[in-house]
This record gives sequence, structure tokens and C-alpha cells, in this order.
Amino acid sequence: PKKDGFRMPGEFEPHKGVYILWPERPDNWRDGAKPAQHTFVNVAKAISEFEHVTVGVSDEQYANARHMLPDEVEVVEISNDDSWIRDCGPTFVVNDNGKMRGVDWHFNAWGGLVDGLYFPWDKDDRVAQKVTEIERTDRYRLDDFTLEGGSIHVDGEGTLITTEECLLSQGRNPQLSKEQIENILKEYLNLEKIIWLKKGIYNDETNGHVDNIANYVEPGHILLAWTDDKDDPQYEISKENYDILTNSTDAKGRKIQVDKLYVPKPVLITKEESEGVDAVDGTLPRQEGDRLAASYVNYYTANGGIVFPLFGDPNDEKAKETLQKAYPDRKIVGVPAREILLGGGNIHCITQQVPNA
Ligand SMILES: NCCCCCC(N)=O
Repeated sequence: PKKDGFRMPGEFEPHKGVYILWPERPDNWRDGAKPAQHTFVNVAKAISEFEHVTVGVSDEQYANARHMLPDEVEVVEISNDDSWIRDCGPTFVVNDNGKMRGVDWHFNAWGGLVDGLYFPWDKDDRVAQKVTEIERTDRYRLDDFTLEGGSIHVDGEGTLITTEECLLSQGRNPQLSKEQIENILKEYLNLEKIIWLKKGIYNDETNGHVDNIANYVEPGHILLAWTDDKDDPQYEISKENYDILTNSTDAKGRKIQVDKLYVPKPVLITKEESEGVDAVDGTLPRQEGDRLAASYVNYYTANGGIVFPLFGDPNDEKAKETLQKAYPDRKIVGVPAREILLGGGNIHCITQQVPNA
């Protein structure tokens, strides 16, 4: 934080490694989470080509996770209520002397008792502390400020992008004004400017996390989820954000270059997929025909690589080309990710990087 000289680095800055949590709850992951576990293994393998991967898993699933994951992936026991470490893990901040600390925001399953996705969430809310203990860093704990890491992106130079849809929603910090929320983010992440987008991807169950609609490639350069189909509700959402971004300047006074990352055709839950998910009172149901928040923007930026979701859509190839153009010095790797999307997120949501302080 500002007073201690720590800042949140951009995801494109060097990493020491990354954390992933193992999926298992059958009321969010179909067929006992087996398809999701295979996909998480593929994501872990893809990232481990670029940086060290640590997977946290419950004791019940420890032997299975250890068996399914390649040897180079480290497997440790971290209890959890579900596997979204982007959102319940620590946000690491670094200072100029190579020191690192973890910001441990309060987590409430994306809206708590207002519009949260499951109950309870106490194990998730302890994940950040456990990861900072493993990483042997100090920790800033905020008991009374709810934030998911997937709802923010920074350029590492004083600018943060987020969405009003999420941070101003009633289930996060209804007791705080927009300005009070801004000041907490500026203090803990050492920021000068916050650019507020309006909404996230259409029908995104996280209340429109920014990590599904816009990401920083580097300071002054953003990729935005886009469609040319004016009949798709996504068009108005993306257009509104495009106008905000192209009319903003960042903390350094730069105009922002906004490149378009075209979304796949709408992805709908099939009957078979819906029937594989346990119906549990209090957990968001997965119903046939529901439109999922599919977006290539939900990719992970690793050391020298980009790992992005594939949807079996004609735009998969177009997304790879757009990403390669944006990241000429990184290897672009696609991983079929429909199984993660069926759980409500994607590759960025299941990762949490540890910066190389
Ligand atoms: N069902 C929970 C989905 C969480 C998605 C996470 C993210 N950062 O968007």
C-alpha cells in the first residue's frame, strides 16, 4: 500500500509462479467435477511450460489430484468451497526493494446473501491467508471490504480498470460510496486513477467481472471483448465500454489503445450438461439453454506465454491471431475450456499469480 511503498504489478510483469485450486463440488461442476478436473490438468500443464504451478486441493481429493497432475506441478492441501483462486486468493503487491506482501480482501461468494452463488464461503475466505503463509509474505487483511481479484486489472503504473456492475453491486460493499471504494483500492494497490467501465460480459454470474471483458496487455493498451452483431446484447455493453476507454487517459496521462477480441457465438448449456450438475438449494442452478459468459479475454498471462480458452468456435483461431499480435514476444497456447465456462468462469478466474518481487 501507498503508505508502505507497495504496488500491484501488471499481470504481464515477471512471475515467481501461479496458484490453482482443484474443482470438486458436484453442485457447480457436472459429473462429479471429473470433466472439469481434466480441463484444470490441461490448464496446469499449459502454464507449467512457462512458470511454476502450485495446485491447492482438499485432503479428500489430494491423492487423485496428485495422480492426475504432472510431476512438475506442486500439489498442496488448501481447503476451499470452490476453485476460484483469482477471486478468493491474495492480491500480491511488491515494493522496489524486492519485498512482496499479500492483500487479503474479504470474500463472500460473489455477493453474499444478496446474490451470492453458494453458501457458506468461509473456507474460500481463508485461502488468501494460507497462500501468503506458504509464500512467507506479510499480509494486509480487510475484514470489511469485499473484493474478488477477477473484478480488477491494473497496468502496474497507477491505473486500475473495473466495472460498476460488480464493485457497486449491492452484495459487495453497500455501506461504501463509489469514492470510498476508489480510495481503498488506491491505498492498498498504490493507484492514481481508476477507470470505471459499466458492465461486464452479458449474463456473467459474477456481476460482470472486468477479467472477462477487458484486460491490460501493457500500460496504455487494452484488449476488449467485442462483437459486431448489433442484435446481441453484448454489442451495447462492449460499445459503451469502448467509448469510455477511448475517451479516458490513464494515470500517466496516456490515451488508451483499445483492440477488439471478438467473442465466440453464444454458448448455451446443453440438456446433458445441465443434468450432470447436482441441484442443491442455495447454489446457482445450471439450466439447459442458459447462456454462459464466454469470452477469450479470460486468458492468463504467464512468463513468456498466454494461455487462453478455446470454445470450439470459428473465432478460436481469430482470437489466437489477435492475441499473438498483441503479445508478439509470448507463445500463445489455447486450451479447450468449455468445462470451466460451465462452472461460471474461465482460465483467468482459476489462476492467481505470484509476482517475482
Ligand atoms: N461460479 C463462480 C464463477 C467465478 C468466476 C470467476 C471470475 N474471476 O470471473
